Amino acid sequence: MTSSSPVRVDLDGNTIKPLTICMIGAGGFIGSHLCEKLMNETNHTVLAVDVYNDKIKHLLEPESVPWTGRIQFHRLNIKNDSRLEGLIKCSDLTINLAAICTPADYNTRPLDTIYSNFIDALPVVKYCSENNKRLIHFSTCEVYGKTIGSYLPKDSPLRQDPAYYILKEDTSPCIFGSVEKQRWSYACAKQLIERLIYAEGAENGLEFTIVRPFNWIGPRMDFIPGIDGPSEGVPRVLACFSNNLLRREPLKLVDGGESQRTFIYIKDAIEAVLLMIENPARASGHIFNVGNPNNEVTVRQLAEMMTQVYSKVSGEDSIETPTVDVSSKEFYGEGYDDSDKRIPDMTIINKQLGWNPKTSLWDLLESTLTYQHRTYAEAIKQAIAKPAAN
Ligand SMILES: NC(=O)c1ccc[n+]([C@@H]2O[C@H](COP(=O)([O-])OP(=O)(O)OC[C@H]3O[C@@H](n4cnc5c(N)ncnc54)[C@H](O)[C@@H]3O)[C@@H](O)[C@H]2O)c1
Ligand SMILES: O=C(O)[C@H]1O[C@H](OP(=O)(O)OP(=O)(O)OC[C@H]2O[C@@H](n3ccc(=O)[nH]c3=O)[C@H](O)[C@@H]2O)[C@H](O)[C@@H](O)[C@@H]1O
Repeated sequence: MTSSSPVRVDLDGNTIKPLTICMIGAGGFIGSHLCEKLMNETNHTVLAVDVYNDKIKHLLEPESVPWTGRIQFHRLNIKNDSRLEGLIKCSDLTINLAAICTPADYNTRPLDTIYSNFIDALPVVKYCSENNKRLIHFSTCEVYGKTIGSYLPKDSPLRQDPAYYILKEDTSPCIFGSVEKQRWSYACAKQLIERLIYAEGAENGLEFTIVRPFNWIGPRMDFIPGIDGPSEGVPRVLACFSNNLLRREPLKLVDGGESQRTFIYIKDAIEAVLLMIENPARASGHIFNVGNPNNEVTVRQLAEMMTQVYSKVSGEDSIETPTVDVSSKEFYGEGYDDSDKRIPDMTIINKQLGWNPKTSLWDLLESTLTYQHRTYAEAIKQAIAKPAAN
């Protein structure tokens, strides 16, 4: 479908009216893909709010794009900008993506993490509630914390029982480590904002949807240290491993790389978000897991697969020692802790929106690492050749 597509209908066959969407955090990884989808395939208008716009610059070029006028960038920090309420008031729907969401920050900048994920989101919820505007809020699968199974003895057969590890929106508990384990500052702040939104729905009629993404990955995720982000910065695992592969360094496995994750291709996940946007009657009042339960690997397996895929897309042999073990204390510092396993239950999103992910882990890594190689390989070569800046 193209931007000129005449009639779009929702899952119940009703015509979809063009919406004005206030998207906060539109300049980030998920926001950039969502803006791209909305410009390419719908007639909705986006008021894109962020402090940065590098990842959506290609959508903002005046005159050269068919959707001119349907996307406006508003550079503002939601912490302290009175224009926010006006933007929410003149929109039909607000989508809040703004957050500090890299684990390296949770234990080293816990105050910023809690403020960003809880305090800064409060006015957004308040303005939506007071002005009767719909809100789609981005939470995280980290609100589940650790699985019940992780507390069972290592050899307990119950560990193999899905009842002890599958994560369900309406029944699973949220299990975090102690307060000293500051890793959980993010999950705890996200959980409290979820509870506040839920309560606004129950007591004041706020029309809301909460999204719990499970490791969405793809092009434009985070940054490559020393190229388009700080040299000492620690992004999420996809960018860490991409950076190692581009620089021909061993991939660092934290605490043995035993933790398990399910990875989903960003483009599959964005399909789910579009269904939520365009089917309010089916999405409102719900919390949705959005992930791919078929793409589970340990972090070690992820490292091995990325090494193989990168070799294929770059045409370079892998290095002799492709991985190295590091302790979490050394890599993330004091107060780090980890989720052991994250498999989303898909019952609710299937029932409400009929959505399913499509892309295998191999395929999504192939397209993502092709992008990483094309975007960064040359810049890395030049950076390595240049003597370090003074
Ligand atoms: N990528 C994932 O797999 C994933 C998983 C779980 C949860 N999430 C959640 O989804 C949301 C988006 O994640 P992402 O991966 O796109 O992250 P991202 O860091 O790429 O994007 C977040 C954007 O919000 C902006 N932002 C932050 N604070 C702001 C402020 N005060 N004012 C204005 N803009 C601000 C940032 O500049 C950034 O562009 C976050 O809430 C995150 O917690 C993402
Ligand atoms: O993406 C998600 O769904 C959520 O989970 C992520 O948390 P996590 O999966 O722990 O973060 P990653 O940086 O992607 O790390 C995944 C695993 O790889 C490990 N890792 C990371 C980087 C590295 O170089 N080596 C390594 O072994 C980590 O210790 C962790 O076990 C982030 O908290 C959020 O972006 C988000 O809310």
